[in-house]
Amino acid sequence: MSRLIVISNRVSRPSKTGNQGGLAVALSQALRESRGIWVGWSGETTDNFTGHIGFAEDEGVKTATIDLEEQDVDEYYNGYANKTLWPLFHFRIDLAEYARDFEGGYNRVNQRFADTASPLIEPEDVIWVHDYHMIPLGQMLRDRGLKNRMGFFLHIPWPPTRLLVSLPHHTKLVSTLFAYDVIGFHTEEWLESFRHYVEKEMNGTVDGDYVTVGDRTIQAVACPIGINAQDFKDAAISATADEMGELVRASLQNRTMIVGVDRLDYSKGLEERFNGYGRFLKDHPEQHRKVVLTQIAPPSRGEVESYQQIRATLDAIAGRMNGEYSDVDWTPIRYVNQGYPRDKLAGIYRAAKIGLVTPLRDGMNLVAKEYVAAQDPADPGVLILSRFAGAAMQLKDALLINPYSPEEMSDAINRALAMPLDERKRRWRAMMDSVEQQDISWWRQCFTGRLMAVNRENAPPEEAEPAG
Ligand SMILES: O=P(O)(O)OC[C@H]1O[C@H](O[C@H]2O[C@H](CO)[C@@H](O)[C@H](O)[C@H]2O)[C@H](O)[C@@H](O)[C@@H]1O
Ligand SMILES: O=c1ccn([C@@H]2O[C@H](COP(=O)(O)OP(=O)(O)O)[C@@H](O)[C@H]2O)c(=O)[nH]1
Repeated sequence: MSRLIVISNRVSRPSKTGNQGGLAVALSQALRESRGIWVGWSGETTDNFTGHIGFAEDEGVKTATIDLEEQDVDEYYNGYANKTLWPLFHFRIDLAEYARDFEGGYNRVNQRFADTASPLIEPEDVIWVHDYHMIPLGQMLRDRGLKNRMGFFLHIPWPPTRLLVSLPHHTKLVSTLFAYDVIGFHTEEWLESFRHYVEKEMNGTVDGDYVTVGDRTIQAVACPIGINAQDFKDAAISATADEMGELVRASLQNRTMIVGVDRLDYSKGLEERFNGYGRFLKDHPEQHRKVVLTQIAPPSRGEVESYQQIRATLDAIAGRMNGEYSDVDWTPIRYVNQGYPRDKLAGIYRAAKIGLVTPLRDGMNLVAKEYVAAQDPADPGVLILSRFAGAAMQLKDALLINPYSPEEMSDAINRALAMPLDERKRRWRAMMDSVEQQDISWWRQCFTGRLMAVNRENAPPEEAEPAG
């Protein structure tokens, strides 16, 4: 079996407590099985970049990480990745910043990752690069002479061509994707947008899964990521989840809980969610004191100004709404800026009669699937889901809404509160079938199956041996 080499910005080292996310568990399992290595950033900074690789092995998973300089983190992670690509790829060109320093830092750090990874890679290894932090890495590895099978997975949306062309040097960046053999997206929509860009801006051609630009043909596929459904079902009936559920229910005093769980990110539509809930409170005074919205929102990317702004905006809206509607014994919004481990989260999801997942754009959104998996089959809650989340392509039995419309959100909350048990069960069953069938192992197989099957002749031609 070929070794798998995973390369991503964040590296999650398995621990005995098992508190890794689903993606990390799936990758760890593949790495364990193939005796592979996970390469990425340690999350630490150093005064001067040394290239020192920190090796570790935890629970049978080998990791190789490097520290970055503060300037690297500023220009690469906070800069090009999260001030330029993230907003642009989430359709927010109003928030995207274009600076040469960011692009320079992004390329420099990708070169650092290429320098780190290339000596660790053997000819038969299969390389899987993840996400927008590392688009040009494959090309940089090819430049170092690697001929391995190489795949890239984008976890965020691919933007429409008309938006992507606002990125300086967009064609140069996209052309680096043709160094990979297979590239993956979560949905057909993101894949379609990629194909459109290649045809319109790169004079490329599309033939089924094959996309050609110049003399390079690669496969571009849609493989929607899933969760470890069984694990989440189990977590939802664990002692920790039960305790958490009890704690929450006791505090609710027979009120109905609506839950939202998101990184504090403008793409998650939290401002619009609060406004939609505000609209519901305005439209339905009869529901006052009967419902509570618990919004869990651990802060994210706090060094980026747009994230500081959304945090300040949400503080203000939550404060204003609670001021306007609260009574001495009722607060309509519980706004919580801390994160919870999976078991506790599962208990919170199960205690909520409505899961409110309303991103403005989202590559997938695993929270939507986790909410479904955590429900009690005998009395499941209702998922209200933005039609702009990748997850909406699979979870068609959610109440699908436009997150920009407070009225639609208000109506959906009202409908969910009144939904009869048999309809709730029917919708939940259909969603759960999808969550269970297209789970995290299915996703891994969907992508790596393609990658492993790549004919090595797909690799760029060997350099001709010098004559004589
Ligand atoms: O690493 P951070 O900057 O703290 O951000 C966390 C992750 O956010 C993004 O997640 C995406 O991947 C999910 C799994 O495929 C998907 O469900 C979601 O829609 C995406 O937003 C980001 O793409 C990851 O690289 C980050 O680690
Ligand atoms: O307090 C929290 C909030 C979120 N999450 C996890 O973070 C992930 C968020 O993934 P999603 O795809 O919804 O969005 P992303 O943050 O990756 O954009 C999910 O697995 C959540 O269970 C968590 O473990 N604790």
